[in-house]
Amino acid sequence: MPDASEPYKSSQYWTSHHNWNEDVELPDEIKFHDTTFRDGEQQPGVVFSEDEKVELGKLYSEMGIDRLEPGLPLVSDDDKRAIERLANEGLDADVYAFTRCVKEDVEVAVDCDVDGVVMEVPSSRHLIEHAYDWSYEQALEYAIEATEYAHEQGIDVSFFCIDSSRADPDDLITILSRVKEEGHADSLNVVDTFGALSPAGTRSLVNLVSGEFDIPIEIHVHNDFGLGVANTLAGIQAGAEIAHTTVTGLGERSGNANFEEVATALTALYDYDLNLDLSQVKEIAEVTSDASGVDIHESKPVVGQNQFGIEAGIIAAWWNRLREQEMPLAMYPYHWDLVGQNAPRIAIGKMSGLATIEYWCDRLGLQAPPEDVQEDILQSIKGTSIGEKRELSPEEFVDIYRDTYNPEN
Ligand SMILES: CC(=O)SCCNC(=O)CCNC(=O)[C@H](O)C(C)(C)COP(=O)(O)OP(=O)(O)OC[C@H]1O[C@@H](n2cnc3c(N)ncnc32)[C@H](O)[C@@H]1OP(=O)(O)O
Ligand SMILES: O=C(O)CCC(=O)C(=O)O
Repeated sequence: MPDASEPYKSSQYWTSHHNWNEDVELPDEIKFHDTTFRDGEQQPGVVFSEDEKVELGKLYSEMGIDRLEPGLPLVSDDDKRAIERLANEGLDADVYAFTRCVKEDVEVAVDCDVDGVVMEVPSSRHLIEHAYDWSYEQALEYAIEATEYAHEQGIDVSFFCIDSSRADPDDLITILSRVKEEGHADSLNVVDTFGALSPAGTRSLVNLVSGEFDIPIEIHVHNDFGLGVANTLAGIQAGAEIAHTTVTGLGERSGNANFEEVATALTALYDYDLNLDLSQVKEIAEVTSDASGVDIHESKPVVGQNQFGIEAGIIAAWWNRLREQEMPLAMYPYHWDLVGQNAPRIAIGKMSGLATIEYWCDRLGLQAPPEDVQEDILQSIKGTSIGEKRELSPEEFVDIYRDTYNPEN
């Protein structure tokens, strides 16, 4: 447990004290709404099978994700079956279907036994008039009628205004208040469809909406400027209680806010106690990646395979000393166990130093050579790595060691 006077430091993380220089207020409870199987699946080429949605959905729920949005039932019979199966699994997570403001969509969602719907309507006039060929009044009418209809069917309505971030603020507030008064909304989504917000802009927009309405606010953002996670955190800091995320950050264009990163950041940057088993995130990201067919980049925060990798000799020397003194967090912001990652490893390559040789000799039970021989081994490692343009395997290290040094002589 962190010391209350140093909330940025615990056995699991050591982040910056500067994060605590300003008062950061976070909601009492933060929930995760997973949209991997809906918005994530909108990434071109990604297809989750019915069984994959069900199996992964169960894992997400077991890990502690609060809500699943497995799709729009009308997209395919497979999706409808997946939604229905998940809704009837008795999961801890609630199951919501995505719908348009269309009665038929709601009827099919109700048939699937979902707990609620995320019901979308465009809110910016440029989309309403040019992309949908509707009038603003028509959009209002569809939204009021369909949200009221869904409420009458006894399911929750999470009302979702597409392009909230670029809608005229008066138009946005008008849609939200007319729907709340004449239709129905259990919660309101602040939606950055085109990833067009900055963190400050996100705070301002969430403040605008939460200043007008006393119901839960959800934050749904895209990652077009690489700010999906930052904007989700900014929205939460402004009072949004439900974060829409996708596992591995799947989604259209540059994806949605990445679940693993938002959850780890809340935990390690703000000492926030999420009701989640973070130690499962690496494995869950990997099985999701396998099912989606989209690889996890090696440098991806939290779950990338290089998150705890070291090649540079100076850093390898830090690791050798800090490991011996059991001070790993002196050189990492969080412990690998927090997120189910592999322990640090020292790669062998162009950037290696003498500490790399010390580390590998120790690991492989090889006698440490005298310093001049170590220097020869190091130059041979560097030369091979430069020639091959890659890191070397432990077997190649042993070959170089044996070619260069014979402890019998
Ligand atoms: C942005 C979105 O609308 S949803 C998010 C993106 N996700 C998807 O598109 C999911 C994948 N899509 C699909 O499988 C298909 O496009 C379907 C099943 C959703 C629709 O099938 P399509 O054959 O493309 O539908 P089609 O083009 O005939 O009609 C869409 C109708 O929905 C209407 N519609 C679209 N969005 C909404 C909305 N939010 N509220 C009310 N009506 C809407 C359109 O105005 C159009 O109405 P019209 O037939 O009176 O012109
Ligand atoms: O338009 C879409 O893709 C669906 C809505 C959505 O997910 C969004 O607006 O971000």
